[in-house]
Amino acid sequence: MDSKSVEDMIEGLSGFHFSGFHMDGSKLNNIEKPTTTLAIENVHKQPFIIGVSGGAASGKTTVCDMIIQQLHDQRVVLVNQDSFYHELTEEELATVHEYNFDHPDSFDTEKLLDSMENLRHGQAVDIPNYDFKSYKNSVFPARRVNPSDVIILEGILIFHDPRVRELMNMKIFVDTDADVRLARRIRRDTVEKGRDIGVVLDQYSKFVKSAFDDFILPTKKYADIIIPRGGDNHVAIDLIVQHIRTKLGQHDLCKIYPNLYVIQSTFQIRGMHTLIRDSQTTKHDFVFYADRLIRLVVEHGLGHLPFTEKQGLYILVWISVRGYAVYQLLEVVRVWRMLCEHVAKGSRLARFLFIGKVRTTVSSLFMKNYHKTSQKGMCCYWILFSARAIQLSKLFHYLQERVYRNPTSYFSISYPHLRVYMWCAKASQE
Ligand SMILES: Nc1ncnc2c1ncn2[C@@H]1O[C@H](COP(=O)(O)OP(=O)(O)O)[C@@H](O)[C@H]1O
Ligand SMILES: Nc1ccn([C@@H]2O[C@H](COP(=O)(O)O)[C@@H](O)[C@H]2O)c(=O)n1
Repeated sequence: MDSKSVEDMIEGLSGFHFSGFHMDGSKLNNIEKPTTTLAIENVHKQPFIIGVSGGAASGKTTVCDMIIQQLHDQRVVLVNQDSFYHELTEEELATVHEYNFDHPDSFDTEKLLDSMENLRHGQAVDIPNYDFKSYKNSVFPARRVNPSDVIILEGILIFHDPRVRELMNMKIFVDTDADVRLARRIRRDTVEKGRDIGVVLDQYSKFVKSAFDDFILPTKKYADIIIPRGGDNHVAIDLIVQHIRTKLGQHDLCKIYPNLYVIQSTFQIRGMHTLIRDSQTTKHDFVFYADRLIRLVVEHGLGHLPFTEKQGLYILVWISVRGYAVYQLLEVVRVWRMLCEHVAKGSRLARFLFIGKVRTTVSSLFMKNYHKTSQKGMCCYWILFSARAIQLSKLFHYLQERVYRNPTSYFSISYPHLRVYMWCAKASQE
């Protein structure tokens, strides 16, 4: 249904002019309507890029491995910042214990950016395999990394350069206590890297500790998610994986249809989808849950309608109605027509601006739980009028006398430039 026919339908129902509900028809007509197959072919799939940072031995690799394990049905690749350490010169090699491997300049960030850009644009890259023993990245053959759905970039300083940060869709910081990190580092560097404990401790006090305070910790503020206790934090990892799955699900469709909004999947929504698909579900429950799902879609859609900010006096009329979605809409239109015909007529005002459905939680908040909005089939709508010169008393009187039998309360909220009058009222029909 195009914007014109929506307007026509409501105008036809009301016989009254309304000004706020304007969708720009020309804009709508100009929206590209891609044919699905063509669009899919032309759209390049952008990977979902996750950055995982934190101090050395904080558990970054462990967290990445756990995410990859849970996303086993997706194409996921891991890129380590370690792979982009600069090769040391002979001179630097001779005094390697004086080299600061925790300083941002020790990484070839240009090369890292280059590789990430290629991966992002669907090209395979060769990532060097850094050798911690020889301090070289040419000892082992490079690793071929193919473009994937998810790219995880892990390293102590991957949030340091803003250009690298900007590539990321999600930034995670693994936050582990300094003493735990040091203990793990000593074990790893002595056992796995065969280093002398004295050298490990020396490196830690000379470079690692201060670099953490000066360069790594300050990047924590860029993180979207901070995981305390690293790999031990199963709840955080489960939530991250759930979020990535949601984002991956939305990815393709949103790219094909730029004006498509996907409602976030919640346990409640998934539960209702399960119920309406279940052959054992009764007819009554099927209608009830299908109705609730439709309402969520309509409510979400209303939030995306174009609007213009206005200052002035507004009147917000709340209506609580019981019944299925179509009945509720008809009831709201009925109330609106009555208000337009009997209250607005004759005064210089009151142009209807918008009708919207209120989330039940918000409704019950405003309506002080007077109506049990969580009851089956019960929900709230609001109608907004602009009222430069409206006779408020006339409106409230009319509402009280004619529209509703049991008006409950009325109160107003004042902002510097906006006054909102709330009328909490209940439609009489059950
Ligand atoms: N939750 C944990 N409990 C015990 N040991 C851990 C835990 N997380 C990591 N480790 C160990 O600590 C060391 C560093 O972990 P790793 O995940 O490689 O950290 P990073 O990638 O931040 O350097 C590894 O030897 C690993 O086995
Ligand atoms: N040749 C090198 C290169 C780096 N390091 C240390 O590794 C740490 C970073 O690696 P993580 O896997 O722990 O993130 C960093 O603190 C460097 O000091 C090294 O010891 N030798």
